[in-house]
Amino acid sequence: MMEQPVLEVKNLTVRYGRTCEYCRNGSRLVKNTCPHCKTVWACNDINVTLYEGEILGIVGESGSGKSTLMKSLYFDFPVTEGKGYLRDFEDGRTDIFGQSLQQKKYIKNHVMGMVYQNPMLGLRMDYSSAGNIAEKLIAAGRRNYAGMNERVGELLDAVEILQSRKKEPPKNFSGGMQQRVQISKALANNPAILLLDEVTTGLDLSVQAKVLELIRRIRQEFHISIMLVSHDLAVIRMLSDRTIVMLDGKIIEQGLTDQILDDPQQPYTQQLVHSLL
Ligand SMILES: Nc1ncnc2c1ncn2[C@@H]1O[C@H](COP(=O)(O)OP(=O)(O)OP(=O)(O)O)[C@@H](O)[C@H]1O
Repeated sequence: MMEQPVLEVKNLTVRYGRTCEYCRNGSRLVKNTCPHCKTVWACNDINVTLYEGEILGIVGESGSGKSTLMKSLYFDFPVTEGKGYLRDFEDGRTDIFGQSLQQKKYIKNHVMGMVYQNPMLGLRMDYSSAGNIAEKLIAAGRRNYAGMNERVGELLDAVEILQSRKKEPPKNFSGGMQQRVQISKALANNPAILLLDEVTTGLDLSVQAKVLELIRRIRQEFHISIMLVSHDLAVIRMLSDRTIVMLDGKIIEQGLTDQILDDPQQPYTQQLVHSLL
């Protein structure tokens, strides 16, 4: 029997604009935009499947729609069309995009964790780091102070932040440390899925390498499935088992990462791979 995916996204479309006769079915666009009505098809009929324990990389240039895909999965943006199913939400039988706000909050607190490129989107920069993590635990219904304190300690250990610094607010930390706090917060309630949106972009190379190493270790320790978006194929190469290549809101190529790197089929992917050499 085929393994049940932890996440399945079907025909996801995110559109800005009302469409016209010319672009109604999402074809005849110039890049991702209708030349007539100027509607932007940020994600255009995207299908994604994520399996347990894997790291799925999504690579593409700026504007290809990868952040829109991640953020709509985390309900930051509404989707125009499409369905999503989570193994850990009603056994994957119910579309997550059609849920109430309350159910979506449940999913965000229990099933998925998100780490943004910009830590200000994921953290309260003035709260203590421990407080940031505790907020997520409280959102999932935990109330016991001692239990929460212990969990905060475990999570800080997992991302290699000294517990002596837990009272400090993220605004005092370096970029790499802020991403570690975001990761620990995202992991707080043991979600099945971690969404990582350009989490190392903008960090110094040596800091970036350490955060990537941390992500690799977390996958092992937490047995978590990860979807990772990056414009940088080097990041994808380091971490992803499988890779999806996006261009102009569409998936143009996908496969095992080794296969994509060794034998890219599409000219755009070939160009990306050559830029690595
Ligand atoms: N509110 C909006 N109105 C119109 N177009 C939008 C809006 N938000 C995003 N877009 C467009 O959607 C497309 C996809 O953007 P998105 O941010 O997902 O790309 P990306 O691949 O993640 O790039 P980046 O790495 O720069 O964020 C872009 O063409 C962008 O201009």
